[in-house]
Amino acid sequence: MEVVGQTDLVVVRKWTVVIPVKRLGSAKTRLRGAVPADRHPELALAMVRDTVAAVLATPSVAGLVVVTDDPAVAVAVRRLGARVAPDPGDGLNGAMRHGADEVAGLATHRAVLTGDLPALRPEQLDEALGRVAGRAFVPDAAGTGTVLLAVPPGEPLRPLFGPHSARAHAGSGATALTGDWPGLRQDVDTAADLGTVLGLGAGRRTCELLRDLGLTAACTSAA
Ligand SMILES: Nc1nc2c(ncn2[C@@H]2O[C@H](COP(=O)(O)OP(=O)(O)OP(=O)(O)O)[C@@H](O)[C@H]2O)c(=O)[nH]1
Ligand SMILES: C=C(OP(=O)(O)O)C(=O)O
Repeated sequence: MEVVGQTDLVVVRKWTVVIPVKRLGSAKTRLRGAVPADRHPELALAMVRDTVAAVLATPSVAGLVVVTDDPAVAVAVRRLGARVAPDPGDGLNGAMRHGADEVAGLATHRAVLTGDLPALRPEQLDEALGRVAGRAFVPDAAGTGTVLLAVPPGEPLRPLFGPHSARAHAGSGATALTGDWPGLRQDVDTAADLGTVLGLGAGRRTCELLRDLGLTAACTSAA
């Protein structure tokens, strides 16, 4: 844990964030058709890069582990400052458990995030992490899924991502955190979600790709 002090501000960088990322060739199948097929992997990667950039710009975040077997994802996220861990090949929850409990380690504050949050803002993630006391999760914008699951030191992650994961996480005793965090809560599973993040202000990489494709006129985000 690193404490960065200034005269009137102390920032405690205590969270290790973990993001699992599928191989780009099989990623975001429900989003297929939103952009031409040959640009689909680029879109999936742009969303990962925007998510990673926002996480690494969050003051309370000490480090980021991306769990992936995709070589292009590994190169891109390392360039942004993340560490990369290999995917154990045990699905989404296995990748999260590996990153959080084995790579980051039980002794740290850990938070897992999905890699499809291109409108994520550091201040929203900071505020959400600041509200974590005990094992806690942030439901997605629809209220049924989960975008973030966090645990304090000593506690195993016990991720239950998948269909209706908000209910599963609440049922397993995790506290639901809700706040005015539209960028954090808006994951992108469908073309409609992509339209929503453009309205919120998608990150630079996602927005530039969509502008290149003529799907948006302007990029409002500076991130
Ligand atoms: N490392 C790893 N990441 C995964 C795996 N399955 C899903 N993910 C990641 O988990 C996050 C949330 O997954 P989803 O939103 O379901 O994304 P997805 O599986 O690409 O989307 P669909 O194909 O539409 O289901 C994304 O960052 C995915 O890349 C897996 O088996 N291993
Ligand atoms: C993996 C999840 O959802 P989705 O794939 O619908 O984003 C989840 O919310 O647990």
